[in-house]
Parts: sequence; C-alpha cells; structure tokens
Amino acid sequence: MAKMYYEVDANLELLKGKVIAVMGYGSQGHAQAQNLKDSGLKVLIGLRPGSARWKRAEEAGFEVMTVSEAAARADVIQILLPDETQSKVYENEIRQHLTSGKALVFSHGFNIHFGQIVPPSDVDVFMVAPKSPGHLVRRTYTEGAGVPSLIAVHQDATGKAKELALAYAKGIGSTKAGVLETTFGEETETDLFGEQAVLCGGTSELVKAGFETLVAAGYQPEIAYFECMHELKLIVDLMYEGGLSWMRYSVSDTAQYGDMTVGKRIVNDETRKEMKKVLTEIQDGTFAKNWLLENQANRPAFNAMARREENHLIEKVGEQLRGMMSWLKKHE
Ligand SMILES: NC(=O)c1ccc[n+]([C@@H]2O[C@H](COP(=O)([O-])OP(=O)(O)OC[C@H]3O[C@@H](n4cnc5c(N)ncnc54)[C@H](O)[C@@H]3O)[C@@H](O)[C@H]2O)c1
Ligand SMILES: CC(C)(O)[C@@H](O)C(=O)O
Ligand SMILES: [Mg+2]
Ligand SMILES: [Mg+2]
Repeated sequence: MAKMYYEVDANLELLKGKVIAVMGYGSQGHAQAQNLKDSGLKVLIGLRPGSARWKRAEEAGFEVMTVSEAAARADVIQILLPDETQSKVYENEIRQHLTSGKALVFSHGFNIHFGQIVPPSDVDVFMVAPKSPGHLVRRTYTEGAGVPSLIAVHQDATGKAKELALAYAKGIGSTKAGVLETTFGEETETDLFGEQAVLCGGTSELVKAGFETLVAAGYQPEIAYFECMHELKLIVDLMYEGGLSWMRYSVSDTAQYGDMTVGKRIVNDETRKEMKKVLTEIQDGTFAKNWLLENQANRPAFNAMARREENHLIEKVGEQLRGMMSWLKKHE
C-alpha cells in the first residue's frame, strides 16, 4: 500500500509567520484560502482589479490586492487561477516577485508538466492537489472533515519543500482524509484522465444517454431525471462510504444482478479501447495543445458546446424539480 500522510505527519508551524498569497478566488481559491485562514495562517488574495470576486473575498475577511502586489508580499504563492491563464499571469505579474527561497504552489500540474511555466531554480515548487471540487474542500473542512490531496515536489530549493507541502495540505484539511505523494506528471495525467473519462465526461454522457433513452421511449422526463440523475448521487454516496460492495449490499439483489450482467455491455471493450486512446492523447500532449489553442482562439468550440449542453432537456427538467427540494442550497 502506498505511504499515506495524516495529521501527525504534518507540521502547520512551518507556515506560521509566513505570508501565503492565494491567487484567484474561484472554486479552489475561496475554499483553500478560507480553510488556511481558519487554520490560523496569514492569507492574502491576489485578483484582477474589477474582478467580481474582489468584494466577496473582502467580505470573507481577506486583504485583497492585485496578483502582482500579493506576489511581492508573499513567501508562499499558490496559483489558483484557471489553468489556461496561469502562464500569462505568471509571466506578467508573478515571475519578477519570485525571489530566492520563496515557494510557488499549484493544485494541478498542467502548466509545469506541459512546460508552460518554467520557474527559476532557487525557489521551491510544489503541488497540493485536492481530489475534490473546491466547494467540497470548504464544506468538508467546516464539517470537521477534509478531502484527500496529492502532494508533489518539482523543485526543492530550500530543502523543506515536502514538509511545506504537507503543512499546506494540513492547513486546507487534507491530512484528515489522507495525503499521497506523487509527481507533477502522474497527477496531471491521472487528473485529466479521471475528469474526462469518468468523473465529468464519462458520467455526464452516461446520465444523458440513459435519460434520452427513456424519454425517447415515451417515459416521463421527470421519472427519467430521478432515475438517471438524482438517484446517481445516492448510489455514488454508498460507493464513497463503503465501496462497490456496500452499494451492492444496499441495493436489491435484482439491481445487483442487473449491475453485474448489464454494466459490462454499457462500458464494453470498445469503451475501454477509447479510454486508452484518451489517455494516450493526454500523455502525448495532444489534449493540452488542443485546450491551449482553443483558448488562444477565444474558445469558439467550448462556448458552442457549453450553450448546447445548458439547453439540454435534462437541465430544464432538473431545474424545476430541484426548485422544490428545499434542502438544496442555491448556487453562487
Ligand atoms: N475546480 C476544482 O474543483 C479544482 C480541483 C482541483 C484542482 N483544481 C485546479 O485549481 C486551479 C484553479 O481552478 P479553479 O477551478 O478553482 O478556477 P476558477 O475558474 O474557479 O477560479 C479562478 C479564479 O481566478 C481568477 N482569475 C482569472 N483570471 C485571472 C487573472 N488574469 N488575474 C487574476 N485573477 C484571475 C478568477 O476571477 C477566479 O477567482 C486550476 O489549476 C485547477 O486545475 C481545480
Ligand atoms: C474537481 C476535479 C474534476 O477533480 C478537478 O480535477 C478539476 O479540474 O476541476
Ligand atoms: Mg481532479
Ligand atoms: Mg482537474
């Protein structure tokens, strides 16, 4: 079994007295910054002037400034900007403030692994990558729990990079759930693969395909929504709590028989072959190149696909049904 790091393996004191700049106040930025602050650490927020997030960060009690000002004042610079903008912001606003002995931190290895950011050799470069959406990084912390994280050291200029990474992981609550050491390459490739093939891409398409099949056969869209989207969370919660076995224990034997006989017809050899191809395109840089070029062209394909997806019937039906679920919080 891989070595896991927990609370006793990390020393938060290493970050006390240091200034941490969290660049960006989005999904990960707001969550990590708030957790670090609640862990007793000094955190500044770096944002674009005029950013809608500026006021929100101030309301949460942070000192907010430009990325450049925050980089100048910080000892530890955590880049929680969108992956596709990081290299430009780094060159224009961070690079000149990255003096010897400072630490540059990431939550995803994309820009280091694909050579978009090349930091000077006299700074620490490490990663603390939560295996979770940002909003859950915050929610679990407030509940006294945490999400797992991966740590990786790309450069160890001070000799303390790994201990700093563990301390940072403790600050955001991850040593409660478990921290695993990796490399920038392994994190980048597995993270991209996971979100494309399973977590986001694979699951979204599976849900839509199930929904569309039922609706096309004449069943009520509301029933198709509950069956293929709403209950998915309840089933996945059981997998999260106790693995596939606990989920299969909880569902009926009829469901388990269907699961074990039919699942393989849905995710079949062709699907697995395509998964391998997707992984190869991540490993050889094809996906990274396409994504960076798409951004250089101002995202024509991204915008068209996002619009189409937002207008899918499952989104319309779901919005109405969720509107009646009083326990569901409204999103930002
Ligand atoms: N979203 C997640 O749950 C998640 C999970 C793990 C890792 N990550 C990684 O965390 C990093 C941040 O992703 P995110 O999803 O939190 O991003 P996001 O899009 O939610 O937030 C980005 C933030 O950066 C700010 N920003 C954008 N351009 C800027 C600029 N030019 N100057 C200053 N600020 C700017 C935005 O206002 C926003 O506050 C990425 O490396 C991502 O891969 C994200
Ligand atoms: C939350 C995810 C999907 O795990 C993350 O990797 C991301 O890029 O948002
Ligand atoms: Mg991920
Ligand atoms: Mg990711």
